[in-house]
Amino acid sequence: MEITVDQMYRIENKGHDMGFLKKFMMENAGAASVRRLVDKLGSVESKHILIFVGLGNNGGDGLVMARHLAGYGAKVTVMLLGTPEKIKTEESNWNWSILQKMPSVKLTTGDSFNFDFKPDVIVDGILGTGISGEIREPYASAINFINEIDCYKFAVDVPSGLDPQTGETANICTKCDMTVTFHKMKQGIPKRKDLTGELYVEKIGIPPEAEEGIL
Ligand SMILES: NC(=O)C1=CN([C@@H]2O[C@H](COP(=O)(O)OP(=O)(O)OC[C@H]3O[C@@H](n4cnc5c(N)ncnc54)[C@H](O)[C@@H]3O)[C@@H](O)[C@H]2O)[C@@H](O)CC1
Ligand SMILES: [K+]
Repeated sequence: MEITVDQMYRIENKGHDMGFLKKFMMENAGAASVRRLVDKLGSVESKHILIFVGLGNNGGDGLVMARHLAGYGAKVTVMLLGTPEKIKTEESNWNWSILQKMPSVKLTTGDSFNFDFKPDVIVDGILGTGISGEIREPYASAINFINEIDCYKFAVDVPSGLDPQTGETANICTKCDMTVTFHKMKQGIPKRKDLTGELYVEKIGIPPEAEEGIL
């Protein structure tokens, strides 16, 4: 069953109000994404993984992935597209603060993409269901950077720039090898397999009762 983006937000909020907090949804989303990635690649040990994160909760999922991937022995670099004070939600902030205590994960911020390594994998945690309008900077430059580099690309929830409701793209959009979306498929995503690559839906622990009155 495919759902709308609006239904997803309402289910998320109802689950949160039931006490299954958004930080737990985020944890499960990031953990499920890493399991898919590790299943695909076999091992990520010693692989250079570059994770682009936006300031919303799509970025928060990317921050969770960073912690899990470090646990699998990957060399993880997080590129936060903005400054830490601008991270928008409590759950993303919480995950950022954990990473600040983890020297095994390199944290970078800003809009200059000069890395001293060639990534084996890029994780796109820039924009998810919160996208609106044409892509603004520094997200646009990050999306262009991702599209120009030759490596395995993983999209968190939806390739950034793709509207998960309509399947239409903004001025630019990442082209990925794998996309993992959460809870249930959003209507626009499967229309664009050319951008998502392999596409999966993962449950993230939201009680089915949170759908009552919404689906
Ligand atoms: N809905 C759910 O149940 C869950 C959602 N999660 C994640 O949360 C994401 C949604 O998080 P948010 O609602 O914070 O939204 P996003 O993280 O998609 O991004 C919203 C932010 O991006 C900025 N933005 C929007 N359009 C832009 C544009 N065109 N150019 C530049 N900046 C733009 C906005 O200022 C806003 O702060 C999902 O995609 C998913 O990855 C997960 O944490 C798990 C649970
Ligand atoms: K994304």
